[in-house]
Amino acid sequence: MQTRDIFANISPLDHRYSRGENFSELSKYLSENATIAFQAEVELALVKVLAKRGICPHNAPQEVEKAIQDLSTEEVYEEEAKTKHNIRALVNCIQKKVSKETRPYIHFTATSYDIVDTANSLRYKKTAEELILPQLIELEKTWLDIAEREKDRVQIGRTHGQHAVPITFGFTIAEYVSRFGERIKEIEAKSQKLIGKFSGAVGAYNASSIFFDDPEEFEKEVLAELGLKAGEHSTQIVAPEAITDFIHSLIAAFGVLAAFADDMRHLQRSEIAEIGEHFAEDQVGSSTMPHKRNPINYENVKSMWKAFMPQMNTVYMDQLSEHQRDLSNSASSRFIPELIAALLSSAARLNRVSQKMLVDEENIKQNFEQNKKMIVAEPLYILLAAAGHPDAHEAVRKLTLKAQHRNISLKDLVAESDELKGYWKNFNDKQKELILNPAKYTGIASKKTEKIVKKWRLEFDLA
Ligand SMILES: O=C(O)C[C@H](Nc1ncnc2c1ncn2[C@@H]1O[C@H](COP(=O)(O)O)[C@@H](O)[C@H]1O)C(=O)O
Repeated sequence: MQTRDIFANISPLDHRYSRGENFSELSKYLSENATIAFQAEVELALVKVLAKRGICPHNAPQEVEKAIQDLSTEEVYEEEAKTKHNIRALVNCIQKKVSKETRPYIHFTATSYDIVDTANSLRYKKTAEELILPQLIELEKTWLDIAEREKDRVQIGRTHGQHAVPITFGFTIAEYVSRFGERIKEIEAKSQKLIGKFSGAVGAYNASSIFFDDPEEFEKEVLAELGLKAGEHSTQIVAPEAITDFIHSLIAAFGVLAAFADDMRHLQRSEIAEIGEHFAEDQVGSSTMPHKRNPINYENVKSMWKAFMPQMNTVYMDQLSEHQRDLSNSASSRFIPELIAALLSSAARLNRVSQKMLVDEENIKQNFEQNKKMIVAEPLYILLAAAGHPDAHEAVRKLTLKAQHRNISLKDLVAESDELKGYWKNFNDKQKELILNPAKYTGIASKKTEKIVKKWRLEFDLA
């Protein structure tokens, strides 16, 4: 048996980024073999309906089924070298393998894009159901587990890279659980809206209406064989908005992965060091600095997103097709499988690295302690205002300058101030505790995390 020389491929997705994944699974949906297999399945669906309607021989579907089982991609490409037309090449190859009685009914009344667009909708819908959604839900589960485990671990919240007010690490992760959960649902919804067509060369059912009084019903029957529906209107091609929305749903999910990767990468900075990527015994951080432990996986995900996110522009450009169609969306749309493979590769990578995420309790605590004295400025000013201070924000702002200058806590400064002491006396114990113990000032971060975790566990049946 000939072994597959993966390094002879050009795309890094083949030789580098799909190796850890189940390549044959990806290939089943995303390879050129898959492209042709799905197109052949559409040709078969056509013959099935023709047979049901008594138009072609009753055993034609069995013949076509057998023919497409025997069909190889090489064969179709060899034929295309002659025809210079890929779908006519596919049709010719199937026709060569069936009886002369069945032959005329291969591709009967169809135009190429009845086959190509329908096949693509079918394969992307199946890819979503069978490959994309299960894999993304696996990652969601990993994040759910982390969020739940870390829901009470106090962490400093950061805005503009500066310490803000406290949250919990679980809450940090819950953001991604929620954003990613919503994206997964969107992918599911948009994949279900992918549509097919069987309306002929310009979408007016010109050829099929020669034979059928009800060409739209005929189209419906062919598409139903594949579990698809037709759109309200088509030209030679399916109206492109359904695939545009589907790809957008994938790229928006990819954006959430990149945002997570970027956030986690920053938490790995030497000066922050709140989390770490698991580092294997033999792993090398730097070719020259042996001490380095680089966030290579998070950086890789961001890099992959940068490579594939701009494909959205191409998808938008593919919305334009001259009159009833031109072929300028053909080559460009052949790269969509790569985008899906890249998304899945990044999701699988993040799942692996998230499962082994090292959370440095000490550093999270130390970073929090660093500014502990200051971060109560917000509750202090709000409590002072609520107690009737006419200019609480300004008073506390000045206090923070003093606190920085003298390196003492805001609470101690309040105790020194005759004016502020009076207000302090009016705070109740719970309010005082927020100022004395800033770790309590996490709002409902922990509860909100619990709520989000509960919701998405239920949504994806991950209890
Ligand atoms: O049913 C039809 O075929 C109708 C015909 N339009 C076409 N529809 C679909 N495919 C067509 C069409 N024309 C060419 N081709 C063939 O498409 C292939 C394009 O190859 P590539 O640019 O690599 O994606 C490449 O193999 C092309 O030969 C029309 O005249 O309207």
